[in-house]
This record gives sequence, C-alpha cells and structure tokens, in this order.
Amino acid sequence: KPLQQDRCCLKDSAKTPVALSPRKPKNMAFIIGAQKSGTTFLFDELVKRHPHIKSREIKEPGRINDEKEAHYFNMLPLPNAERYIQAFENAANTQNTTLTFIDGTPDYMHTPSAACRIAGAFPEAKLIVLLRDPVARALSHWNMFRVFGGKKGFEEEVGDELAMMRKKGCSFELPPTLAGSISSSPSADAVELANEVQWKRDKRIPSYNACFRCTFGRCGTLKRSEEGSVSCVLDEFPLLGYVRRGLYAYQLEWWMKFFSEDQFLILNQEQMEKDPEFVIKKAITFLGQDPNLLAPPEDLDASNLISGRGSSVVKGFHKKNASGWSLPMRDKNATQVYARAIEDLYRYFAHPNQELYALLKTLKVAANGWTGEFPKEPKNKSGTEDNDEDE
Ligand SMILES: Nc1ncnc2c1ncn2[C@@H]1O[C@H](COP(=O)(O)OS(=O)(=O)O)[C@@H](OP(=O)(O)O)[C@H]1O
Repeated sequence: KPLQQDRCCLKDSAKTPVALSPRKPKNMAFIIGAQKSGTTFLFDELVKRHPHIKSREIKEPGRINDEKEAHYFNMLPLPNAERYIQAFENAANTQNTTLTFIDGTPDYMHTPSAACRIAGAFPEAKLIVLLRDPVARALSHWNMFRVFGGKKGFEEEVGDELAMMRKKGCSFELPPTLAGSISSSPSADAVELANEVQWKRDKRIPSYNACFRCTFGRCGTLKRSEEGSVSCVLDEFPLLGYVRRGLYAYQLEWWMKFFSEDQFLILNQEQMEKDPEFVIKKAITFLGQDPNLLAPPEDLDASNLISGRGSSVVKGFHKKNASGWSLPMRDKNATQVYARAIEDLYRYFAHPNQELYALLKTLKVAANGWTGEFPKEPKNKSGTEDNDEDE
C-alpha cells in the first residue's frame, strides 16, 4: 500500500537507515504483539524448531529477550541500524530467499509510528499478531511490572490511565446510554444506534493514531526528531499502556493502512494455549515455510518448571527465569483483590471488543481459528497449586 502522508510516519519511515540498506533481510517477518499474548513462546518455537526461520544473534545480549525483541522501529531517536542488520547477519545470510528472518517486538503493535517505519523498510513484511483477552493481558502486564519492582496496585494503574485517556478524549468508550442499548437489545433500534455510534467514532472520536501519535519509546522529553517533524506523546500517555495496548481493533485498523490483509496472520493466545502445535504450524505456513520441517517440541528440563504437570508444551508456560514466559502472579489474591477493577475493565473493553469482532469478521479470521469471543474471566491464577513456588 502507498505510505500514508502523516507527520509521524512518512518522512521518518522513508528515511530509516534500515529502509535504505541493501543488506536488510530479503524475507522479513514480525511478531508485532500484543505484548503478554504468548509472543515469546511462539517466537521461540518458530526459531528453535524450524531450520529456515532465523532470529537475530547477539554476541552479548543485554536483556533476556534481546534476540527476540529488537525494539528498533518503536524508538526515538532510532537505534543503531548497523546493529539491527548485523544481528540478523550473525544468524545467516540475509539475502538468502529461502530463509525467513523474524523480529518479535510486541511493542510495535501499539506504536503507530512503528507501522509506518516497518512499511517503509519492509513493504512486503509478514506480520503475525497474537491477540489475548485485553483484561487478562493487562493483568499479566501489570504483574510483570510488579515482579520487576512496580509498586502501584492494578486498580490504581488502570484508573490513572483511564482518567488520562478520558481527559484527552481518547478513551474509545461509548456514552453509557448508547453502550447499554447496544449490549442489551439486538433490535432494529440497536442496529441504528450502532450505525450512529460508528458515525460518531468516524466523525467525533479521534482515531488511534490521532490519540497515541507516535508513542515512541525512550524519547524522554524529546518533542521533535532531527528533521523537526515528529512529536512524542509519552509525556501525556504512559508508555506502559495497560489499557491502551488492549485496543486491538483500532491498532489493526491503523496497521491496515500500510499493509494489505494477506500480510497479516491474526492468532489468538487462548487457542495457542489449547493447541500450540496447530498454531505454530499455521504460523509456519503463513511465513511460506514448510511445516514438515518443524522439529518436535523440545523436552523441557523439569528443574526449570514451576509445575511438573501437563504436556511438555503446556509446561513451557511455567518456565522460570525468562520475562517473556509466565511469571507467577506476585500478589496471590490479585484476581480477588482487584475484582472490581477487572469488572470495570471488562465493561470498558465491551465496545472495543465488539469493534474487534466486527473487524475480524470482515477479515474472515474466525475461519482460521479465532473463536470470536474472549473468555469471560481471566484465568484465575491466584492461590492455585501452580503458584506455590512464587518467588
Ligand atoms: N503456549 C502458550 N500459549 C498461550 N499463552 C502462553 C503460552 N506460553 C506462554 N503463554 C503466556 O503468555 C504470556 C507471556 O506473553 P509474552 O511472551 O507475549 O510476554 S512478553 O510480551 O514477551 O513479555 C504469559 O501470560 P501470564 O502467565 O498470564 O503472565 C504466559 O503464560
């Protein structure tokens, strides 16, 4: 698709050094998100078990997920392009067209400028999207930051973010009267209302990009890029974005301005939990690789596992010592303590989720394994035996 004319995107994306490099990988794929949706698991399985799918290789990784998460296209100023490309070259010949190179940075999906920059550098890119119940995603995200030293409770974090979004007119909520009529009465009136709501959204409620323009990481107080064209909104909206990151429909609509439908594979974390092999093979086929070359799942070392039960792949959930895998819920009773916040968030996401289901329907994603409905409740991870070895 032609690049959008947008001050966040066009100049910047056309100019990224990666876009201009003849050494950039020929076949490039991305797992763009969503964060906390099983992206590490999928990435690891693809790279470790398929001989033609290559991640970056870094001599001295600085962070646990360094090889998976390049964090190149969501940064301002842009990180070192040489380092980005070299890391793929360390793994294999980037010009070899039988290989797929993959960058699994879940921060890309909610960062509007990442879409434009990737489109500028890799217009033919294949994009894998994992979706997860946004409330469960938010809780998992909050838990990760608790484990890393975050102090605030879930209710406070989510409350602050929602208040900020409402203040800026970017909450993506419906007025309560409209929200009520739509969810409770599937009548002709409701359909009319839905149209009106659509109209309202088109005309009155700003788009995802209008609200979260750019959302670069690491930009601090920087307001303009070197060419003076890019502003950064991090000071307004917190980077963590427990709520914002769950607004999948609006993010996908934005990405679809830059890439055609057949460049996306939209998967579902809940389905991957139930049938990981099916999802992994689907991703391999989508990447144009042969699923028959997939090696069998690795036997996990029991000493790495919190729970010794379940199939080896399911055990992988409980692997310790890697931030991208499951981190035991730090506050054991979190789902009870934050029951009210969880309920509020389900109410908040009711409309954005409806928008997502409608979008997925138009993309015919249901036929590919998406159930069309998120589970009603997040997995209850508090007080179960699996959490007994909480650190
Ligand atoms: N196979 C499989 N299927 C479905 N879900 C899985 C799988 N493996 C891991 N997980 C769960 O994914 C959560 C971590 O997601 P990410 O790897 O995307 O996290 S991160 O963004 O890289 O930090 C994390 O969720 P929580 O346990 O709720 O925190 C993992 O349990």
